[in-house]
Amino acid sequence: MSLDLPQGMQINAPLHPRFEQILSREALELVAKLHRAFEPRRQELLKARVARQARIDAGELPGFLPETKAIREGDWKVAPLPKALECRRVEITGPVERKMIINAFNSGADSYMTDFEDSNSPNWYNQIQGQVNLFDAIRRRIDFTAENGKEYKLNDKIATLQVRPRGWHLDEKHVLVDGARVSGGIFDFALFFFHNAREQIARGAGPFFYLPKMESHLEARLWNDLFVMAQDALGIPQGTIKATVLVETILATFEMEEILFELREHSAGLNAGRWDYIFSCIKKFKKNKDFCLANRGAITMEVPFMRSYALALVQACHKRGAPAMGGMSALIPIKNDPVANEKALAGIRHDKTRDANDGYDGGWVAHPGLVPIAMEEFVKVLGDKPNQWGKRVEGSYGPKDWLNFQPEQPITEAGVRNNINVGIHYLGSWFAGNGCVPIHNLMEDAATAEISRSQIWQWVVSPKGKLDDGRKVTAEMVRALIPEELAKVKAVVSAQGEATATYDQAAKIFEEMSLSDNFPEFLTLPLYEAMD
Ligand SMILES: CC(=O)SCCNC(=O)CCNC(=O)[C@H](O)C(C)(C)COP(=O)(O)OP(=O)(O)OC[C@H]1O[C@@H](n2cnc3c(N)ncnc32)[C@H](O)[C@@H]1OP(=O)(O)O
Ligand SMILES: O=CC(=O)O
Ligand SMILES: [Mg+2]
Repeated sequence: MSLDLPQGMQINAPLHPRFEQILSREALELVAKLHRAFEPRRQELLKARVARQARIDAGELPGFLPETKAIREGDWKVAPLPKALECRRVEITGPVERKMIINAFNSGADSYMTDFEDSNSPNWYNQIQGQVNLFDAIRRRIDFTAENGKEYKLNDKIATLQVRPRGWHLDEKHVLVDGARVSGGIFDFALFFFHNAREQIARGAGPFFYLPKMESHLEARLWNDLFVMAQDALGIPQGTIKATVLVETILATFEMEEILFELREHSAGLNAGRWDYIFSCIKKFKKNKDFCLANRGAITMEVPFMRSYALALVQACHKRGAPAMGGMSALIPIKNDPVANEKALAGIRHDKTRDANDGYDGGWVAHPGLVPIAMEEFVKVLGDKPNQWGKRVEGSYGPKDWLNFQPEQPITEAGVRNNINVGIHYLGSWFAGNGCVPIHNLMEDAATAEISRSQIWQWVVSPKGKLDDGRKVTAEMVRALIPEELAKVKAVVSAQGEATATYDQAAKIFEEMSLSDNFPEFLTLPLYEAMD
């Protein structure tokens, strides 16, 4: 099997069955075209992130941009939404794995965000097989037979598909154009769009996307310009693509209206991506000696800096006629423990009730078993209306609220151990090809794992990183706890009948990442270099 590659392109990766169908000459031509047009700007924007981080490290605080005041004060709305995206009370998300894709489409959710990002381990096989799976699903040709003989196929009524490509920071290292790696996001988007956009339009829903981890409206402009070129390339009317932006970095909060404005012909609103958001707060202000967050479990949506961001997002969206989508609780159904399960489901209900009452038009769930509860809570508030754009959200929120990083306590030994344990467990699974795992009855993905490793880093470095019993969190303490937690992780993984081969390497990398002087910007950057 060999590929017919466009001029200047190299692919250094194995071809599994049907990969050549996804990696067709025409699809790769679109990848190359978008790469050549936009890669220099992606690189500039990534450099701008680094420069901004250096200024923040030196004490600069973010604020609203003076040069975009007219956008914030102007009278404009995003373009109307297509029918298929009007009602989004519950959105299920999950990695691009074949069985899960079928289950998610059939889950009863209004929409399904299929994920090449936080919940996906981006090895070559997962990325391209994910495209094969979506190709089949969109044409309603997907099926799957499990090892136990259970057969899976799509129901007549399925959720509306949205696709989350990788963020701007990630490369696709197996694909080079003119000697340079292509962007992971451009690669995922272009392959999906080339193969499926026309088919989706013919079927009345799509192409729709979710855009992750942006830090500025200029990054949103890059996506918008890319959409314009891609639509032209396929002869698809401008404005057909719709995309929801995850507001999951602290800096994006200062530019929410600008992000909607940049994408206004293509916008499907904003989503409060809480887990990357917490990670971003830690990352951006990690050198600020006044700032040190408490145990991960204490940073809920109810703490003031999270609550004020969540409410401001609803206000920004509704002012601009755009959906405000709630994020995801990490709670999942718990098997074999009815009491704990009831508690988890009550937690989900609480999360969705709060979001619905706050004015959100819908929200995310991690698991099909959570769809009915989330649906019930949004229907209670929405009734038969598709959205709550008419709802007035009281209050005025800004930098003082968003940068008030409390609580700072408790930090406990159990909290330190939990971060180490979760971090190692997640990294080991990621290397084994699974980007989303249940750990201690919670959903863990790349965003939640980032919180775990960055908290350890912060607690070691910050003078405020002290346990409730007075001990300072130190590198020595963390180094001593890592082998203990690694042993616990291996015991759990073995008990599940899974191999533990990847976990020693995971522990080593976790130690490097959480204790090195230089804070790696994303966990996934060095990890990706170490995977196939
Ligand atoms: C921070 C963020 O970015 S949030 C967005 C990214 N995160 C996600 O998308 C979460 C995705 N969720 C998942 O991967 C899983 O639900 C996990 C890992 C959290 C839990 O997995 P498990 O404990 O294995 O789930 P469990 O065994 O209860 O699954 C029961 C069934 O539901 C299915 N299922 C579970 N979650 C999902 C999902 N999100 N989509 C589709 N099917 C799912 C399973 O495949 C399984 O199907 P089967 O009975 O036909 O075999
Ligand atoms: O992508 C979502 C998040 O919470 O992070
Ligand atoms: Mg995220």
